[in-house]
Amino acid sequence: MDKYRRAHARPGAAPSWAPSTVLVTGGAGFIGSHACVELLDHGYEVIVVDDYANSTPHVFARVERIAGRFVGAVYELDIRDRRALSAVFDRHPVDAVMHFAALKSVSGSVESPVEYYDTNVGGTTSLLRTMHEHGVHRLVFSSSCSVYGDAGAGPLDESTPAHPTNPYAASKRACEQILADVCCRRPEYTVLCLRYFNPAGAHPSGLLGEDPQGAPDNLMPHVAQVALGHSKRLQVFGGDYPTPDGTAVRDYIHVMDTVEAHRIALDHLADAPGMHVFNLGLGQGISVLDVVAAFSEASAKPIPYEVGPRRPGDVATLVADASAVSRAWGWRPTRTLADMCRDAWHFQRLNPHGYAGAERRPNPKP
Ligand SMILES: NC(=O)c1ccc[n+]([C@@H]2O[C@H](COP(=O)([O-])OP(=O)(O)OC[C@H]3O[C@@H](n4cnc5c(N)ncnc54)[C@H](O)[C@@H]3O)[C@@H](O)[C@H]2O)c1
Ligand SMILES: O=c1ccn([C@@H]2O[C@H](COP(=O)(O)OP(=O)(O)O[C@H]3O[C@H](CO)[C@@H](O)[C@H](O)[C@H]3O)[C@@H](O)[C@H]2O)c(=O)[nH]1
Repeated sequence: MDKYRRAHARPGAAPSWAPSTVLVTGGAGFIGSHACVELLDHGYEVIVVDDYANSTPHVFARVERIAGRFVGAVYELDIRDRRALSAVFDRHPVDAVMHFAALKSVSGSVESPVEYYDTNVGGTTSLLRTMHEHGVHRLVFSSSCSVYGDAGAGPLDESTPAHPTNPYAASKRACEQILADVCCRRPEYTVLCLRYFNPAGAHPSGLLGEDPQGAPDNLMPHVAQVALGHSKRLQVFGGDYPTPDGTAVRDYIHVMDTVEAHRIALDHLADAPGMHVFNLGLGQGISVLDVVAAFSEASAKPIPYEVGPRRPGDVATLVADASAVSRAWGWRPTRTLADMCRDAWHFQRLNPHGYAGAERRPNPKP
């Protein structure tokens, strides 16, 4: 173990296995880029693969500036390209994988279901085959609370039956099933499947945040665009849900808490083989209008909005019972909705046009 991980080792624990090199798929994206910072900050060697379907390579200059260290290597590739992916595993001694790469828009998946299954399920099977060929058996998988579907007002624990209501959620559920089947058949695998509720916010430095390609799909970056004056008003998708104010309720969790959980997950990849599923959320139901009010307060800007029809594939409420992860790892998220709005606004104000214009780093070909 190097000096970083020695400093963060659990007291009394002498793990027989500790990852040193972590492959981050989708590491240029919103959560993946924050995970890179978290990993670099804790001494890990980080290798990234991303095809920039929803991101740009500009992000890595920011990641490295915050961490004060370099990402080990960045490869521009589609994870479904097994030959290219295999070359990355040939070149680097990967100990564990954090698998973020996927398409994530609920409405996009309703419009293009095949694309979503192809990328999310096909990408995961390609990764698993490549990991298998290279003897890599430890994975942290980005799943989603959307697998629960319309399961009621919650809070939902991990035993809640999965009933996805859109192709995106179904593709995540399919990946979970594949991972469970692999773990069942092969005792050398450990998979930590993290079902995030709604990650939001940004790195507190203001250097790193959410910079999707095209118009943002998620609520908070959209609200930030309105606060900036780039959009006239927010379209609220549905005001007739069975919720206190009629707008949809989600459980927002700060992206820094989300990636902290991923880093801590690495310490638990040797605890027990098999697949282990954990919710990541604050356990607080927050409506679209609650987000509007909190962001307006954080930015001191009005957020005009109009209530329109529901968005296809959406559900009324998704709130976590996130106690299992606290019991298992002694960890819980600490940042509030106000923190998420403050940090997202800080990033948007400093980067009104995202990362565009930042220095481009060359991508080695695998
Ligand atoms: N953001 C959320 O609210 C949320 C909630 C639950 C789960 N998740 C999951 O977390 C993960 C990360 O989400 P995010 O918000 O950072 O999304 P994101 O779109 O910002 O990041 C995903 C990254 O994966 C890359 N990618 C997509 N397809 C690829 C492919 N075929 N090959 C290589 N790279 C590819 C994209 O370019 C992007 O950089 C996703 O798996 C998503 O489904 C996100
Ligand atoms: O302009 C907007 C954008 C969103 N919403 C609503 O805000 C809520 C949250 O939307 P969004 O931020 O898009 O989150 P989800 O639809 O919950 O989907 C995100 O969160 C899921 C987990 O809940 C992840 O799995 C998905 O990948 C991720 O896109 C939903 O009710 C939307 O209808 C609006 O009203 N107006």
